[in-house]
Amino acid sequence: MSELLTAAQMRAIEQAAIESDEVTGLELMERAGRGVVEAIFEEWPELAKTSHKAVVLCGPGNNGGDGFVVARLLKKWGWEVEVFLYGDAEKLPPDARVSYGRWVELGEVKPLGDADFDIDHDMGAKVVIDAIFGTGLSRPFYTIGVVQDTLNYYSSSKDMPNVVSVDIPSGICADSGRYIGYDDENPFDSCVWANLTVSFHSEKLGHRLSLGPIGVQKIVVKSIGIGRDLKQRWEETTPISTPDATRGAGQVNGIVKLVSKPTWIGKNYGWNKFSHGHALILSGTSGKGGAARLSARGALRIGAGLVTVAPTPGALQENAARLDAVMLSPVGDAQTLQAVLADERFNALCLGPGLGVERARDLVPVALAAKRATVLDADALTAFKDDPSALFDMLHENCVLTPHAGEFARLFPDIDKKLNAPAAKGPAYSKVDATRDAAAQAGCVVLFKGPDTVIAAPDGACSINSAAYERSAPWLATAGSGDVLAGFITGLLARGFAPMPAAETAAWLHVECALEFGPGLIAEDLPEQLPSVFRRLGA
Ligand SMILES: NC(=O)C1=CN([C@@H]2O[C@H](COP(=O)(O)OP(=O)(O)OC[C@H]3O[C@@H](n4cnc5c(N)ncnc54)[C@H](OP(=O)(O)O)[C@@H]3O)[C@@H](O)[C@H]2O)[C@@H](O)CC1
Ligand SMILES: Nc1ncnc2c1ncn2[C@@H]1O[C@H](COP(=O)(O)OP(=O)(O)O)[C@@H](O)[C@H]1O
Ligand SMILES: [K+]
Repeated sequence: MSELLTAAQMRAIEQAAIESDEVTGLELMERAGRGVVEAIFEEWPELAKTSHKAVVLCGPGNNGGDGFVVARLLKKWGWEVEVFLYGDAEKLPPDARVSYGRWVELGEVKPLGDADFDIDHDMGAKVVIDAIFGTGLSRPFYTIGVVQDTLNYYSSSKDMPNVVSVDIPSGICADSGRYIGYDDENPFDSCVWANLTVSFHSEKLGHRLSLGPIGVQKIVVKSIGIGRDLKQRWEETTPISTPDATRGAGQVNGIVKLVSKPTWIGKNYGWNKFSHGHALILSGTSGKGGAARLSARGALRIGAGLVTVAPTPGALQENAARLDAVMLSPVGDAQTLQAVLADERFNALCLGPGLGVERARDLVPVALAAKRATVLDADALTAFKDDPSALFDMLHENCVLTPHAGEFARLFPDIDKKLNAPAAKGPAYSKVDATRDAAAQAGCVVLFKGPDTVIAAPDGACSINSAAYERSAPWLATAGSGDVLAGFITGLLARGFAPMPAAETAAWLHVECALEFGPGLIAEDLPEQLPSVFRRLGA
């Protein structure tokens, strides 16, 4: 798993490096600028062969400072470089001011405003560098909307200059991926859309969350020589409760991880099916069983030793006609469920898919009282929309809630309101903040679905399963795919995974299955991809 940083965490790491006298801020700026030029030539090798023209747009902070370094390096490479500055050179922070001065020895700096930028022509440039705002974006910028619109026209048009954003496209909040100032009535005030974004040391949360990936398009991270040992020293010396350095939580250093290939899959030869757990998937009435059957298939394929579906007695026939390897046990009411759960071998439960809201209200309390590892999804979440705290009171640490955005809003209305309020200033409240707050409120793991699925535990541990860039799988947004995910998590819980790794691993495999199949996928296809995904992983 790689780590994703907030702007404050990145600043703290940079500060620790500077204070250790290992490197100066100016040297880091030089390395950042060099990294951008390297990334440009790696992305478009033909540009390194002969000289071209670049336009560099610099802003009032250190992101602008990086821009001046890029301008100087490209000029030295023989390029024609036109540089603009948004703001006052006299007010640049010290390192950016020095970089500005070094550029001024080579060329002029024009003021950057809407009037100075001509939307109708491309200035003959091959590349336009967006170094207007980086991690320090603190408020909306409305005054250069035409500049931003021009860049978006370039990046989305063939035969126009490529737009390269330094660190993060200007306008995106590095902590939340939200567009600062964006609101539905003024969609113009969004962000720069890049063709390539070059960041430093580590990805930031905003590269993965919310609308961030739409602006970023492609992310390359360049080292600026800040070693892991330094980061460790920073972690040791940064009080974990410092809100500035660890926004959103006071735990696990507030660091968010990007979910990647699981180290487990494991071959437990010599074990029998009972040692791989027995998952019980509660189902609904006749005609509503498809969702739970999808969950059951997912749980079985991911490796639960046995899976039983528990529909209403009236739906037994229908399910019997559709299930083979999955077993059946009718559950008509709460009392029957209690009796079924007397069998301790049912070690993981899944309630929600196709369950029916009324039935969920009856069965969820019994299921939670049994203290088994439990996934609550869909109707099992919606059932408590009028009194979420009644649900929170029953939840225990072996639970996983898997809401999509609508279900999240029903269970956590106050958090949802914060998350959906227009992002008026940076850093904005993020999906990571929201999921951590929800996990703390619920007292169990919450997996908040989407292309940027965020998984958080009550202790603040948090990770993002990102279906962006090379893992983009928009065809996963298909009816029933969430039911399969609930089944995957339940299957891993049955196998003995703790809730957090079960949710992380299942979410990662879910996207792998979607990528394995490709467009045209329907939910039924997802569990069927697991064998080849496992084979590829060497499991
Ligand atoms: N950290 C590191 O390790 C390294 C960082 N590096 C680079 O530094 C970048 C971060 O630099 P940064 O902190 O100076 O922030 P940046 O985004 O340039 O702008 C802040 C300025 O903009 C202003 N401002 C904000 N919003 C505004 C608005 N809407 N309209 C107008 N003004 C607005 C804001 O004003 P203020 O909010 O203070 O009033 C402030 O003056 C980072 O992204 C990376 O590129 C690298 O060099 C290598 C190592
Ligand atoms: N654009 C997308 N890219 C990748 N995954 C997505 C995208 N949109 C939705 N998903 C995933 O698809 C699943 C949809 O689940 P859900 O909304 O519960 O649907 P359903 O109730 O139909 O099963 C979730 O795992 C979610 O993370
Ligand atoms: K930028």
